[in-house]
Amino acid sequence: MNILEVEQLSIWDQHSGKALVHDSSFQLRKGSCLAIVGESGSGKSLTCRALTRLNPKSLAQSGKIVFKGIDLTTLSEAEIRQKRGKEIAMIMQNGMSAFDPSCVVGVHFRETLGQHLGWKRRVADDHMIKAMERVMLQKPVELLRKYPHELSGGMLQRMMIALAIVLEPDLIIADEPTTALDTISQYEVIQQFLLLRQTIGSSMIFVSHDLGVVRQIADEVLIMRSGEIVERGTTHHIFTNAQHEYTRYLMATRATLSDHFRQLMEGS
Ligand SMILES: Nc1ncnc2c1ncn2[C@@H]1O[C@H](COP(=O)(O)OP(=O)(O)OP(=O)(O)O)[C@@H](O)[C@H]1O
Repeated sequence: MNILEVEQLSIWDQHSGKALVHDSSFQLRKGSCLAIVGESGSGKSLTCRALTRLNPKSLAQSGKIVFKGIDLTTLSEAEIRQKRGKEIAMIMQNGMSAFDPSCVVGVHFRETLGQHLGWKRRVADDHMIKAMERVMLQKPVELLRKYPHELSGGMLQRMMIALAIVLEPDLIIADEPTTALDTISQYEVIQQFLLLRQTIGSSMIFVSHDLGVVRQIADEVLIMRSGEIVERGTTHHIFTNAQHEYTRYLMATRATLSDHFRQLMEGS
């Protein structure tokens, strides 16, 4: 059963008329992880943000985005806001961007959990503290009192994963969640994503440059180039029997970069 069906998604710049994503169709099976891979500028982030209508207003989109049987493009702004966070969680490239720099991180979590689950401060903190312990964050009570700039990128990403554990979204969209991290933190954060899938069984869209990461985490892969899907298939198929020359090129150029990561994962 598919939890998400994207049909003929196109995105363009309203000012210049330039097409940025063309006629993109794909599905996500419930409980599975779909990776979107492609070079910088291929349209991966625009595609992810279009799913919950988070692209800037200067960009227009067309096509259907059917999530749990409902076409999200027909929802009002208030209705789509309700879906974000609770049903569809986004974990972005830079953990810092998810937080308000003027508030301690605990405030962000309390607001989010209050809005989606109606929890008071005490209940929200209790749940967050347990989830933070699960993702191996030490001294969670102290961490809740920190400002985002006082925490490392890896810690912020783990906090977003902890929030997802509490919210139990049906779909997690992770857009290069480890790009800003060093290899060791990348490894730790990926371990937490694997835990997240095991714990709450969410479906996942995982955008990455890193084929080593994709191989570990994804069931299926979409390869994007210049706003188009050029190849798709199971992870095994893409890694063993890629047909498109661009996919083969990505494999060849990225394989060396991913080696260190793969050694870490395989050693675990
Ligand atoms: N707000 C915008 N207005 C106009 N063009 C944009 C806008 N945002 C992105 N683009 C263009 O759309 C194309 C796709 O961008 P996108 O961010 O989706 O790429 P990406 O594959 O996610 O790349 P990266 O891996 O670098 O994040 C790029 O050519 C980019 O310059």
